[in-house]
Amino acid sequence: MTSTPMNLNCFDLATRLKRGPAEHKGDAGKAILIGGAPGMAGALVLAGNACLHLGAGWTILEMFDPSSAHADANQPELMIRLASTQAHDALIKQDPDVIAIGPGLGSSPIAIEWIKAVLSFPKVPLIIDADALNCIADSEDLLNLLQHRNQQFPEMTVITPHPGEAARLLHSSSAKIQEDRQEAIHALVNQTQSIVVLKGQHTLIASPQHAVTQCMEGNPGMGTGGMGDILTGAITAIAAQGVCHQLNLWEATGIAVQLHATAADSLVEKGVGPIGLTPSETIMEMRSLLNKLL
Ligand SMILES: NC(=O)C1=CN([C@@H]2O[C@H](COP(=O)(O)OP(=O)(O)OC[C@H]3O[C@@H](n4cnc5c(N)ncnc54)[C@H](OP(=O)(O)O)[C@@H]3O)[C@@H](O)[C@H]2O)[C@@H](O)CC1
Ligand SMILES: Nc1ncnc2c1ncn2[C@@H]1O[C@H](COP(=O)(O)OP(=O)(O)O)[C@@H](O)[C@H]1O
Repeated sequence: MTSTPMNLNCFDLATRLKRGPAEHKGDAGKAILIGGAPGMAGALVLAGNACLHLGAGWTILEMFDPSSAHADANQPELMIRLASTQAHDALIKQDPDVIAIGPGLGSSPIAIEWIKAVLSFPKVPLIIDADALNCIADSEDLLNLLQHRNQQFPEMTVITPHPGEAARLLHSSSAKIQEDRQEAIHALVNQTQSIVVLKGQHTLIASPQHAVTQCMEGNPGMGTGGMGDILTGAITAIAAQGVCHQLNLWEATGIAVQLHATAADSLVEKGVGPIGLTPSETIMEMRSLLNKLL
C-alpha cells in the first residue's frame, strides 16, 4: 500500500529570489527554450512569456517554425531565433544557464538533434516537456542519454509529463496512470532517474533523492491548451534565477508548480475562470503572486 504523500509547501523558499540592489540580468540567468514547430509556435511563445514574466535575465527562444522566428511586436523582450540546424554548436555559443525543450517541438529529425544536444550538454538545469518526452518515449537511444545525464549530473534534469506523456514513456495508458499516480511517478523516477512532475489534479513531484510531494492547489479551469507550457516556462525562469540565488532545480520546480496552481486558484476566486481561464492570464497572476512572496 502506498502512503499519503507530503503536501507541497515551498513558498518560503521563494524569498531567496529577492534581488540585491546591485543585481543585473546576468544574476537572473540566461534561459534557452526550444520548440515551436509549425502549427505549435504558440506553445513556445507561451513558455517564453512565462519565463520572461517570472524573471529570467534573458529569454531566448529557439523556434522551429520559420514563419514565427522573428521579433514579436507584442513581446519584443523575447529573443526569438530560427532554431539552428547545428544544435550542439548553437548551445556552446549561447552558453545558457538553463535549458528547456519540448513545447510544440514536434518529432522532426532536427527536433531529435536538439534533444540529443541538450541531453549531452553538461551540468546546466534542464527541463524536458511535451513532445521532447514523446520522442524520448520512442527512442531507446534518447532514453539512454537521459539516464546517462542523470548519472553524471544528478538532480539537474526535470521531466514534466501529463498523464498522456507519462503513459507513452511507460508504455501504458493514461487511464492506468491515473489509477495509481504514485506508482506511476515511482516508475518514471526509476526509468529516467530524473526529477519528475506528474501533472494533473494534485500534481506529484518526486526524484531519486526526494520522496513524493503533492500539490494541493489547482483546479479544472487549468484544462486549457498551453497551461503546461507556461509551467515549463515558470520552472525555467525560477531555475535560471536559482543559479545565483541558491535554489536548486528540485526547489525551483516545487516553487513553480505551487505558484502555477495557486495563481490559477486565485484567478478563479476573482471570477476569471474556471471557464475560459487562459494561460496568458495565469502568467500575469504568477508574476503578481511571486512578487508578493519575496
Ligand atoms: N498553443 C499551442 O501551440 C499549443 C501547443 N501544444 C503542443 O502540442 C503538442 C501536443 O501536446 P498535447 O498535450 O496537446 O497532446 P498529447 O501529447 O497528445 O496529449 C493529450 C492527451 O494526454 C492525455 N492527458 C493530458 N492531460 C491529462 C490529464 N490531466 N489527465 C488525464 N489525461 C491527460 C489525454 O489522453 P487520453 O486520456 O485521452 O488518452 C489527452 O488526450 C505539445 O508539443 C504541446 O506543447 C499544446 O501545449 C497546446 C497549446
Ligand atoms: N483538474 C485539474 N486540476 C488541477 N490542475 C490541473 C487540472 N487539469 C489540468 N491541470 C494542470 O494544468 C496543466 C496542463 O498541462 P498540459 O496538459 O501539459 O497542457 P499543455 O500541453 O496544453 O500545455 C498541468 O500543470 C496540470 O497539472
